[in-house]
Amino acid sequence: SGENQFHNKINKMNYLTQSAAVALDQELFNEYKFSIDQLMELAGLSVATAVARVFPSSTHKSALIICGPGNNGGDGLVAARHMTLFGYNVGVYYPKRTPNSLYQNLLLQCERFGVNIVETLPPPEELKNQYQVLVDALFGFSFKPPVREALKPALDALINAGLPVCSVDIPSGWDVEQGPDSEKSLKPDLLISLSAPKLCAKPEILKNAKHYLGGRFLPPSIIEKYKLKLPAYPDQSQVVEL
Ligand SMILES: NC(=O)C1=CN([C@@H]2O[C@H](COP(=O)(O)OP(=O)(O)OC[C@H]3O[C@@H](n4cnc5c(N)ncnc54)[C@H](O)[C@@H]3O)[C@@H](O)[C@H]2O)[C@@H](O)CC1
Ligand SMILES: [K+]
Repeated sequence: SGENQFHNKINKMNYLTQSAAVALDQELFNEYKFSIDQLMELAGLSVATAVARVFPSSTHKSALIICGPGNNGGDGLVAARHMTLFGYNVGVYYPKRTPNSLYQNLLLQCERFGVNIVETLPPPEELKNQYQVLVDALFGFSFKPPVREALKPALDALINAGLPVCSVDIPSGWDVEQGPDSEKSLKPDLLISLSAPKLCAKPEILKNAKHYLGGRFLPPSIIEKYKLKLPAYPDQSQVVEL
């Protein structure tokens, strides 16, 4: 039955610690000679794909993507561009910009694709009038709680807007291994784990959120080395629902 298939999938999965996620990432760059642009493009494409599966543009036309200073934010900038191609009206809020050409180029591409770069975050009630879905690309697997003051308003907007939230790789503000630390923590509606799920994505922590795996770029030898047990992607799909 469907129920059994669900449990088989979950039982087959395993989860990365924060240090294993960092080590795996470094190995892709140092040993396999991937460039960050390559992996970020595939990560961002899979984020856009999963969002469109769960919150299609036909019902969730306007999306705001909240981007942080690291690579998680970069995934958000890539997803923003793909989401315009998938038919969304896209806004990006990117309060803490990293001054290097990778991020500058991604932002310029967003502008050229018609993404609205939002300079000031509207209050929660206005957010709810302007958008139908939020994408949380604030912090990924390098986050260490607690959230520093400067990015608190961005996290609070995700928590308080009353809109569906799609988190990229890690629900922002969560400890990568332990998950949320209070009742007031972010509760995403969808998590897109990239390359492999981290410990905070275990079903008993994630609870009712939908969970997709994306970032279909791991070489088989890495899957073996890190003893990853991942579900098979269907056909040529960029994402698989867990
Ligand atoms: N190997 C993979 O699977 C890949 C991962 N990618 C993405 O890269 C992410 C990891 O990126 P990074 O290592 O750049 O780091 P993150 O994007 O997780 O965050 C690091 C940034 O957040 C800031 N930060 C950390 N703790 C903070 C706190 N308490 N308060 C305020 N700011 C804080 C840091 O100063 C840094 O600027 C992944 O989660 C994923 O989204 C993809 O882009 C490409 C491939
Ligand atoms: K995130």
